[in-house]
Amino acid sequence: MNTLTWVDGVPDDSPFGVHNLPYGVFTTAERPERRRIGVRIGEYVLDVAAVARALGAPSTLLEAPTLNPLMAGGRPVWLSARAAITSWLTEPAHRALVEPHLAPLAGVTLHLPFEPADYVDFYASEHHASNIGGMFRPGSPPLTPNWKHLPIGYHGRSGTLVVSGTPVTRPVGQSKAPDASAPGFGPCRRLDFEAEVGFVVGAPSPLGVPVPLSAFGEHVFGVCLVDDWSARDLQAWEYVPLGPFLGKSFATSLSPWIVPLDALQHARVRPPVRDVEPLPYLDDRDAEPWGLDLELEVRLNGQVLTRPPFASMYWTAAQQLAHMTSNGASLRTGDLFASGTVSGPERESVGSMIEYTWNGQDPVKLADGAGRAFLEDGDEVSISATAPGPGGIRLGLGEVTGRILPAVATP
Ligand SMILES: O=C(O)/C=C/C(=O)CC(=O)CC(=O)O
Ligand SMILES: [Ca+2]
Ligand SMILES: [Mg+2]
Repeated sequence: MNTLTWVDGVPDDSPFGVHNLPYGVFTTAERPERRRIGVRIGEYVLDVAAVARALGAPSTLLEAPTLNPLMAGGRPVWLSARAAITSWLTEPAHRALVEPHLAPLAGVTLHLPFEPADYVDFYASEHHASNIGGMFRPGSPPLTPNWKHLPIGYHGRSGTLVVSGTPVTRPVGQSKAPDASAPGFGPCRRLDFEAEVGFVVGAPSPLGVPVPLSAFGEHVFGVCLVDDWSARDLQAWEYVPLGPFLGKSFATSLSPWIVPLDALQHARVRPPVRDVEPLPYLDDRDAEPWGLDLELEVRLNGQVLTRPPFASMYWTAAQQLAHMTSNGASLRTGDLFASGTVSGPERESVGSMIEYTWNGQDPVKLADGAGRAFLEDGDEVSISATAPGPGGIRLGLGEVTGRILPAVATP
């Protein structure tokens, strides 16, 4: 059935129908230098600035080569843009004017949709933190004493955020095996992925003014998927005591579509019951919950490896935002914070390879009979996700994918 939009080939239950309308930035083969904002509908991308122009209402926010000006506009602007685009795609009266500005997705190139400002990565899955903690710190309790009192995070490298499809060169660096007498330098031998959900800040906040839990929806523009590529051997040697550094800064991949937070209202769920009472600025027990029932899927070389459940995350994105501004740190348009690896309780629901193979001891069995303890050159990892939408339909978050290239030779 196709009753919601006049666009051909977009059934009412399409993951990219009118209830989703994610934003991206694209170029065409004819104009490879001209980046424009696109909204995805089915297997098409709508050039929204061109439509606004055709309607005689050109918009400086939509004319931009990144989403940043639109994101900076704040929620009233996001809602009116979304309402206008919805009417363009649903009202038959608009069809003649809008249809020429739809381009088949297959013919466009998608780019990083926003200019990143700061990048923070959290550590919010209790299953992941327990699994990793046990592997990195054997003999100590897997969760550190602070874990259930605050959402732990670290500042990542925003300059190496890349769009899905960008090849990932195997990093080189310093590492030391536990039984080695001295560190060495060379290509990473324990390369991993991490399946995460990213939250993109639109509206900034002033220095010195914390953002409370209740203001989450006023600041966060939308959601994407993140692959936090991780060099486990580099990480294990370098991270004490300041946390991840070069083991995670060589590349972090983002899906090209930013799903508006307003499209995810049906995905909101209560987070798991917490067994430690949070401090007041993190206490969401009486608030509208910001858990999100997203279902992720991780594929390795096309084969489904795991299905991580985002609803199982201990800390919500609203708590993460409240925590990262609780000291008065300001927000900038383009700030990205990632959830941390999304891992459920079972082997089939973890969000990283080090968990799936239990530190490489129990390799993945690939369809061609080969085994994988960690990623090899040529391997491709894809992470996709869906979310509940209205009327039982599922919205698509798209996909983030990357293929591993061999390390660049080192002296
Ligand atoms: O426990 C540690 O020392 C480190 C854990 C991580 O790998 C950090 C990270 O990226 C957090 C996450 O994705 O959940
Ligand atoms: Ca991570
Ligand atoms: Mg990274």
